[in-house]
Amino acid sequence: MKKSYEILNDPFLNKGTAFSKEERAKFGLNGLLPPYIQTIDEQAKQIYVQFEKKSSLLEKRHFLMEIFNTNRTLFYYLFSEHVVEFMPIVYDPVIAESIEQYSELFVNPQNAAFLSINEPENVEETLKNAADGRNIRLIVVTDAEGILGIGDWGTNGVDISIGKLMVYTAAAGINPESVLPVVLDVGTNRETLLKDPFYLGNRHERIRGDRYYDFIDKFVQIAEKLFPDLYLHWEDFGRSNAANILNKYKDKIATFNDDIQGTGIITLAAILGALNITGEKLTDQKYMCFGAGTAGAGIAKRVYEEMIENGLSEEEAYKRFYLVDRQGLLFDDMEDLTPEQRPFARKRTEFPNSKELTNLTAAVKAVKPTILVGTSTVPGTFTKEIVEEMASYIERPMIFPLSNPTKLAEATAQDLLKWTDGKALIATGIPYDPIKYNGATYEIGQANNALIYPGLGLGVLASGAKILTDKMISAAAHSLGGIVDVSKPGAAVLPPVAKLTEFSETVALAVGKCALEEKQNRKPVDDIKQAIDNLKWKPEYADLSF
Ligand SMILES: NC(=O)c1ccc[n+]([C@@H]2O[C@H](COP(=O)([O-])OP(=O)(O)OC[C@H]3O[C@@H](n4cnc5c(N)ncnc54)[C@H](O)[C@@H]3O)[C@@H](O)[C@H]2O)c1
Ligand SMILES: O=C(O)C[C@H](O)C(=O)O
Ligand SMILES: [Mn+2]
Repeated sequence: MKKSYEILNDPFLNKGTAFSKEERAKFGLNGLLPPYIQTIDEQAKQIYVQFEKKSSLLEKRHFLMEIFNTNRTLFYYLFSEHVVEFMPIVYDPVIAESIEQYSELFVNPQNAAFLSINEPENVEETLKNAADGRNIRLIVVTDAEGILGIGDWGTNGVDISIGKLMVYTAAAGINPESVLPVVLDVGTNRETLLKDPFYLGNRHERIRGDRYYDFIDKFVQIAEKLFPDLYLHWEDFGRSNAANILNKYKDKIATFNDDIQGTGIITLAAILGALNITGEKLTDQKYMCFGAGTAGAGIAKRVYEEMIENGLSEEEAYKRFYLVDRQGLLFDDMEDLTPEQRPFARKRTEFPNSKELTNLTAAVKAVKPTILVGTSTVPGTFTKEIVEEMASYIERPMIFPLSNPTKLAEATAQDLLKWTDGKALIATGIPYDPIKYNGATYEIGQANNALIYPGLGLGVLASGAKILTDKMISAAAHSLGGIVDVSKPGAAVLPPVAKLTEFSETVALAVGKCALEEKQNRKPVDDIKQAIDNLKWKPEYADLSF
């Protein structure tokens, strides 16, 4: 049994001023806390008053992280009461600032596992130490080469693993004791970090090739051995590794790449939501992706699979897609295409002016897409000219600037509404408050994978699925339909973050059911709804007095 300071310093057990008289006596806490005993609600109210006094968002984040560091239950209690307000602070976009300054602002390792490529022999010991006897069911791991759209942040990227896990708990009730954030420090190519005296990571360039993949494999093997019921979530790997890693493991273990699959699901859900508003068919759409990297190609693949489900042949389906990257519209004679881009590349013979289609404006004019999705990391690239062009040939263009954080978005929602006279069907990566335009109020859907991965994970964990199948992924995308009242003017294409906890359960149920239908469950599950309820953790203090 832990006693006095050991229990006060354990964020999973600590209750601070909420320890009862009996608990104080039992755990040697008498006199170690002020005498008044608070309820969790009193604690939360008091902390929220302090929180409101912080002037900058980053300060607010750090204040909340102090609570996280010392008392997980209280942190999640507070989070659950202020989901809409806390999401952008705890998670995207403020998390980007926190990652950039991670080493400078470091105070607490937050129960993460830091694995160094220079010490592969320590992987097992580190994972054991970090788990500290807990039954780990969910790991979020990053190597931080492609943090959001801000690139390579080395060890600082551990914050994205921590942040993604916080959303799992807040949205889907994943028990915080069952999760482990991991960073694989394989070096960094960011010069400023390598020269920064405060940088806390390995000071060398990124290791690539066999040594890198061996290290990944070692991590996977040991994690699977130590934690047999594990669901492994990959986050923010670089374009040259993300898909390779997913393809290597996706048919062998329960695993998920958020940027490829999570973004694919939420963006397809947003498209389905938009089609619900217009009454159009998916198979009639022309899809253009701007920035065909990890997320861009992942989304295209998911929408392509949906077109196939809707009855198109592979050939017909590929014809609906146009990928634009640094080179402009991607053609099949280009030698530098990624394996994920190649099947979508077009033939030059389709366009008399193919040589001129080297930028987005020219590509939009030539193709006339009905859907434009931005995952380019290049801000302001959905220009007035492009957006007005789209509005000239289609009544309700779907325009989704998805690059994060705020400073990298391809356009703002306000501009998109203004340039299309309120006609654009919009989804953005970062959250927006409702926008008033021309007397109407527009709700803006947030196509951020955070709206899907918590429920998806809960469904996988509750069903005990061996792998995450394509059908389960498709079920997740379809499960968000019907939540938004599309008859309302200014309706959003996705349900609001305010309903995150409710629809995470909807997603979990759809995914869990599908896993059982596909016989992917490791053990028998009688009632998936019950299994989901049983797994859900609530931010309430357990009575430790007996
Ligand atoms: N909303 C979401 O849920 C979500 C999910 C994942 C990624 N994203 C965002 O998408 C962006 C990309 O992330 P990623 O992981 O795919 O990165 P990535 O590096 O794999 O892909 C970016 C792609 O954009 C291309 N690109 C860069 N500059 C360009 C230019 N000037 N013109 C055309 N293409 C250009 C790159 O060549 C690359 O193919 C990031 O900003 C990220 O935050 C959003
Ligand atoms: O982290 C986010 O906000 C979404 C996404 O995973 C990203 O990389 O941008
Ligand atoms: Mn990501």
